[in-house]
Order: sequence, then structure tokens, then C-alpha cells
Amino acid sequence: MKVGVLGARGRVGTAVCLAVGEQDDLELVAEVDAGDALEQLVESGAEAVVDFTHPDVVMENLRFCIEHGIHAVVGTTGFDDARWDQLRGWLAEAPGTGVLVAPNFSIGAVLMMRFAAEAAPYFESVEIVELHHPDKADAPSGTAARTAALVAAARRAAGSGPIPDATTSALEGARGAEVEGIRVHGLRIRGLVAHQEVILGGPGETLTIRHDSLDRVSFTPGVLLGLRRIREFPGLTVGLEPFLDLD
Ligand SMILES: NC(=O)C1=CN([C@@H]2O[C@H](COP(=O)(O)OP(=O)(O)OC[C@H]3O[C@@H](n4cnc5c(N)ncnc54)[C@H](OP(=O)(O)O)[C@@H]3O)[C@@H](O)[C@H]2O)C=CC1
Ligand SMILES: O=C(O)C1=N[C@H](C(=O)O)C[C@H](O)C1
Repeated sequence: MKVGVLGARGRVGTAVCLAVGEQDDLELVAEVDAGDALEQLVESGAEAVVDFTHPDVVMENLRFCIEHGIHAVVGTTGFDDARWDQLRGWLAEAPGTGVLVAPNFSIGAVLMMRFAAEAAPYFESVEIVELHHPDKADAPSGTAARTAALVAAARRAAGSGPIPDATTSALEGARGAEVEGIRVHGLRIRGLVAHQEVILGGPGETLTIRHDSLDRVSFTPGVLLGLRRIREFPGLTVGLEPFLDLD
């Protein structure tokens, strides 16, 4: 498969270019970064792209790829319901084209989200702490937002009661942000890469599920898997789980 990388000179894009270049069954044909023309993708015959760019530009990149029937494996964050709807609309006009958007391509992080959702109905309390490098543009992280959504869905399905919290007075931000009723706290610290803890609590006990990406190579096995299986998944897929046969 001929592969183009968007955001090729970025932190993750650099690691992805190296990983793709090492595979016998994948050929890196285009390395596109800010200011480069997307037409390179067509001229180089790219059959799939990997996008690790910026929330402000990812939709324009995807519109171009879908219009040209190029599959996309997307790590860039910043998606919401309006963006999902827009992508589904574009893909409806491009049958056979697949777009995978995963908030985290690290296998450990996918499992951390899965374990957190499985544990959630068994505990009264749950909060999420995400910790990242200070050059990250968005907060909370896409991973934390998705974890919160999965945990909230699992609690709803189990008929869990409200999460206990007696706070009546707080400095703004002191209790973090709320995503689907789940508190999410974001830390930005030089030296970190990408880390998350989901802390669950019940009477007399806590369970902490923690994942650490210590290096950006942690994202490349999931990206390679996405590329190798994208043809099997036309349309929009959110999350790596189906590609890992987890669903
Ligand atoms: N899903 C996952 O597993 C992961 C997702 N991410 C997400 O991926 C995104 C990128 O992260 P990261 O690599 O750390 O960020 P970087 O800023 O290091 O890399 C982004 C790169 O994209 C470039 N770029 C900007 N606009 C365009 C464009 N229109 N076309 C092509 N390239 C462009 C940037 O150039 P310039 O700097 O000149 O603007 C930069 O080189 C973020 O949204 C992040 O949250 C990160 C890690 C893992
Ligand atoms: O910006 C990052 O670095 C990361 N972004 C993704 C996110 O927002 O969840 C994935 C990972 O946390 C690294």
C-alpha cells in the first residue's frame, strides 16, 4: 500500500514516517507538512494517508482525501458531533473509502479505556487525570474525552447512581472539567509525553488504571494496524477497537 503522511515533520508524524518506511508491505510515497500542497498525495499515488496535524486543519485534509478516494487513518484530535456528521456526509459520496479516527493509537491506551469502562459500574466514584507535554494544543485530551464517554455510557447502561461530590464552593477549575458528567483534570508538564489515570473508588478501596506513553513509538503499531486493515472498514470508524477485534 502506498502511504502519505500529513504532519510528517511533527512529533508523531516523524515517528510514523520512520515506522512506515521500515515495513515491507507499505511504501511511504508522500511526506506532507504545513505549507505543502495536498496534490502531492494524488501525484504520488497515495492509497491511504495518516494524519497527525492539528484540529484546525484536519477537516480540510480529510475532505481532500475523501474526494480523491484516499483512505485515512487519523490521530489528530478535536472531533465533535458536528465533525462526525460532516465526515459521514462526505463518505456517503465516496463508497469504499475508509476513515479511521482514533483518539489514541497506543494499544495500551485502548485497553486502559476498555478496562476503565468495564470497572466503572462497580464503583461509586470515578475521575480522570490526563497528563501531557506542555506543547499540546487541546484540553482535555481526546483520550480523556473518549474515556469519559465510555465510562459514562457504561454507568448509564448499569443504572449507576450519581457520583458523590459534596462540593458547594470551589475556585473555578478546581474540580476540573466535566465530560458527560465525569470530572477530567488536565496537567501539562515538560518532560511528559502522554499519560492518563482513571481513579475509581468505593467504600474502603480505590482502583487506579494508569497508562503511560513514554515514547511516541507507542502510537505506531496501532497506526500500522489501521493502515493494513482500513480497506476492510469503509465509511467512518471511531476508535481502534474494531481493528483490534475488541468489539
Ligand atoms: N491519536 C493518537 O494516538 C495521538 C494523537 N495525537 C494528536 O495528533 C495531533 C498532532 O500531534 P503532534 O504530532 O504532537 O503535533 P505537532 O505539532 O508536533 O505536529 C503537527 C504537524 O502538523 C503540521 N501541520 C500543520 N498544518 C498542517 C497541514 N495543513 N498539513 C500538513 N501538516 C500540517 C505542523 O506544522 P507546524 O508546526 O509548522 O504548524 C506539525 O509539523 C494532535 O491533535 C495530537 O493531540 C498525538 C499523539 C497521539
Ligand atoms: O497531543 C498528544 O500528545 C496526544 N494526543 C492524543 C489525545 O489528545 O488524547 C493522544 C495522546 O494522549 C497524545
